[in-house]
Amino acid sequence: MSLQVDLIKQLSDLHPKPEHIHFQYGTAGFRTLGSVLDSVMFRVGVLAGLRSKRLDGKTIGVMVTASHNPEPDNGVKLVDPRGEMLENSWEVHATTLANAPTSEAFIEAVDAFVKTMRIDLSKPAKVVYARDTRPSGPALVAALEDGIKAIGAEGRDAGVTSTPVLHYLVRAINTKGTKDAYGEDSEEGYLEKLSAAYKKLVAGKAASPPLLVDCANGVGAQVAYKFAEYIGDTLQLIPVNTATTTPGALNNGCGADFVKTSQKLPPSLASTLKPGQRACSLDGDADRLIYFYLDGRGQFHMLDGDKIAALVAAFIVELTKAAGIDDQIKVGIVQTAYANGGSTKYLSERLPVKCVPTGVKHLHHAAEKYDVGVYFEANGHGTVLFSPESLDKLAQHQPSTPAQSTALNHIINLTNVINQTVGDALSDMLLVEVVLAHKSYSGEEWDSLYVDLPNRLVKVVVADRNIFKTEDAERRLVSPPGLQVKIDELVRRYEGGRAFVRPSGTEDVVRVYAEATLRTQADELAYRVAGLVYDETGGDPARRPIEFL
Ligand SMILES: CC(=O)N[C@H]1[C@@H](OP(=O)(O)O)O[C@H](CO)[C@@H](O)[C@@H]1O
Ligand SMILES: [Mg+2]
Repeated sequence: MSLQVDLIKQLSDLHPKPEHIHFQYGTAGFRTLGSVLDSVMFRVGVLAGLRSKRLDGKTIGVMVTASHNPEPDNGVKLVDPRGEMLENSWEVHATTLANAPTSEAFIEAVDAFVKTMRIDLSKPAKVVYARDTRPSGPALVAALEDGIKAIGAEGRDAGVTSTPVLHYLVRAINTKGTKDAYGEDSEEGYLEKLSAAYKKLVAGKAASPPLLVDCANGVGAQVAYKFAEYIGDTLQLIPVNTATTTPGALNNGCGADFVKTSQKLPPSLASTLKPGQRACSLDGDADRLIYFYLDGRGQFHMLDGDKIAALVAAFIVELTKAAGIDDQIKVGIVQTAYANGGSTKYLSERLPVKCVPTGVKHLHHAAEKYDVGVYFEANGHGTVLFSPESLDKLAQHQPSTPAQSTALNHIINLTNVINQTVGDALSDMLLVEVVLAHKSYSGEEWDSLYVDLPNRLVKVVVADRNIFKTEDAERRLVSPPGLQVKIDELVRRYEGGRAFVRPSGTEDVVRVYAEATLRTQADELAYRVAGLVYDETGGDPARRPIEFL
């Protein structure tokens, strides 16, 4: 069977590639202004169909979202059959296809690709897709649907839902009727699976105080409302920032990214959050989660991905001991360089900790190497993976006491409350609430596990971020030559100082991270390194940001 060239041509002509724009499939898929993504969407539809054919008709997922980015942005990423991110080697193919200048060039590129990858076009192809609440979403989905049609794939529209729900659906569809069946392949199936496991885990525990859930005015609001219904009285969820149709509201002054970067309470919660009460923020596609609370003096405290990892890992270790299976199932942690030094110290004194480059796919793959891999980016994106062997061991383990049996059941229920396909803000939220309920922890008690080092993240706009190359899981620069030595020199002057510089994979900037024992010192170090990077790489003195030192 060959390509339906006429059909592809006819549909592709409806979605011409804008001149002078180079698209790149990066850490978060394709991501840029929604207004220029039409051709990319069409071509991603074609590519998703090809990937499905290549994998014998397994269902591929496509998520249309720009996560925590501003509302005018949009983006698209592909999801592989087990619900994980697109295989690395296909990212360059996605980039090549997206940049073919004309329909003819696109068809030629597709043809060449089919031949080199030996894709059997007679195979069936299935694609399931969803979008977040962005206003540019419907038109982009229509372009995607044209692409799916052009390659002769069968499309399933999962509508407006969160990124983690789409990942769940992909896995559920592809495991349906097998021994690894992940759950019913619908949003209801997802809600039912997670909330049923949650209810079992907190049965008999004192009801937790109500939880404010800042939904970033995004798609998480919709899913949070549904969870509130499914879990009923066991935990009162109060969704806030739920204005999904108010223009400009998405991720604006709220959401997980706002809280993490500004280290502040979303202003809209200032009058609702009471001292001692805990709350959490999701990002625009509900795959990141940050907790926070106000202490007795009204002071804001943030509980980020590192704190979630520490809380959850300790709890799982405790349960494996209580179930008498700790000799067979070991827990490990995966972090990135952005993990707070306080967390790395605390965790590595207790468990194996691995540091990998930024981007969830790196964390996910490293976590797969542990029996139970707990991975979180500091920004709140993460999950827990149980290896297939560990799941078998849990299923076969014979507890010798009722206490062991209870602990074992708890672990098995945890495997169901956790969305193991990808970071999932609402699943992680239920997980955190389970641990807090079991430990009778308030936000303050959870926070006291270890003390965060003051830190600062700064963006530096440079002429060409591609000259920045790193090593040692992005903790050191190898290029531009000589810059790392100068950074080291600065870092040495600060007590508890640590700083690193890396090019962003999602924005045209270089990121500088610094921490130190004192707040003022962390800020000073960050702005000094930022100034150094700016000056050393040809930043225009007239436009040098005033905070740079
Ligand atoms: C410091 C930071 O938070 N970086 C984020 C951001 O990547 P950058 O490569 O730093 O732009 O977006 C990624 C995708 O969402 C996320 O994985 C990562 O953690
Ligand atoms: Mg996100």
